[in-house]
Amino acid sequence: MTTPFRPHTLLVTAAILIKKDNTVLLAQRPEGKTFAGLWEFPGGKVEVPESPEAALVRELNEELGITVQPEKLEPFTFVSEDCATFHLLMALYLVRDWEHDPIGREGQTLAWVPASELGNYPMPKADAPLVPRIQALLG
Ligand SMILES: Nc1nc2c([nH]c(=O)n2[C@@H]2O[C@H](COP(=O)(O)OP(=O)(O)OP(=O)(O)O)[C@@H](O)[C@H]2O)c(=O)[nH]1
Repeated sequence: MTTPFRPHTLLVTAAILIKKDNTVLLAQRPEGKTFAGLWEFPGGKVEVPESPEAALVRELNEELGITVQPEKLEPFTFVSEDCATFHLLMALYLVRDWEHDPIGREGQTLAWVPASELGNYPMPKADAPLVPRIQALLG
């Protein structure tokens, strides 16, 4: 039997920020939010009438205080996951070039993580397939 799609598909964009030493940025969801304590890739919901790229540029500035030029967002992959009350469609972009040092502007703890250690950080279920893909990319 196939899993029925939820009536509401939530479009989310997120960034895999890669530093020159090949570590990747994870942000820990703060207390009070859904999935508090889990580690995720920074990003968020695409709002009408934003493009996915505009939404990600906005979210990265709001959450981390960094400035990213839209043309520096490199499409990587997506995840499609049936969640409890919605269906998540999350577009992932690689980002290697930004201005300012990322800080957790919304109370998130940040961690720069080598690809080989991503599996040590508990993540939302939807993110599980991303770990081997990032490890294949970064070695
Ligand atoms: N940014 C981000 N969101 C993710 C990831 N994995 C994942 O399942 N999500 C889900 O995608 C949605 C992202 O929305 P959001 O980050 O803007 O959510 P929010 O904090 O504004 O609102 P919320 O408190 O309702 O979750 C959430 O349901 C979040 O749990 C991820 O790696 N990065």
